[in-house]
Amino acid sequence: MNISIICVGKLKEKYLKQGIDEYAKRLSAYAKVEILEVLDEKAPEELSDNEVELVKQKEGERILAKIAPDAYVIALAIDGKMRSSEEFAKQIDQLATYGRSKIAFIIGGSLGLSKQVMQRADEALSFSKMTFPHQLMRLILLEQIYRAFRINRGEPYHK
Ligand SMILES: C[S@@+](CC[C@H](N)C(=O)[O-])C[C@H]1O[C@@H](n2cnc3c(N)ncnc32)[C@H](O)[C@@H]1O
Repeated sequence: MNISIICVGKLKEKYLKQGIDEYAKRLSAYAKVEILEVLDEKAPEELSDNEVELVKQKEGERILAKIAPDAYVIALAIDGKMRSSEEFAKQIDQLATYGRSKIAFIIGGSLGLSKQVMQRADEALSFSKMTFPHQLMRLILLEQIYRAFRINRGEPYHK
């Protein structure tokens, strides 16, 4: 299985980088994983609604350019569908069974994802109603993908 995680901006925090590298290494036993970073759009703190849309659109174009045409796209979004870890594991297993071996997960920048990216997505996945920083989201997502493979293989994992 080929898994791409497409995210906005360069990872800055060392402690997150260490965690992400660790889970990427663990996951490499189960799947080919690549983390693709796209440039974030520099923007001031105060933005009008139009300016917010413009930032999301520009970042969105860069994200769309990274998605393989045959990838099953899962966009991470607060208002997306919530799943248990077991349901998520089953979904990954089913995608593989039906020949969808390329999955692209998309994590938005600090302002979120553009309409165009959401339209390309096959589904929107929520990790809760809370807002997580996008860089931390990478680590949480990698851990859940790793957990999913462990569940699917019937291997022990911390409950
Ligand atoms: C700081 S959040 C963006 C917040 C923005 N106001 C929004 O509503 O999308 C950055 C990115 O992290 C991801 N994210 C943050 N919290 C999430 C959650 N609870 N579930 C799923 N994705 C989340 C999403 O991809 C989001 O675009």
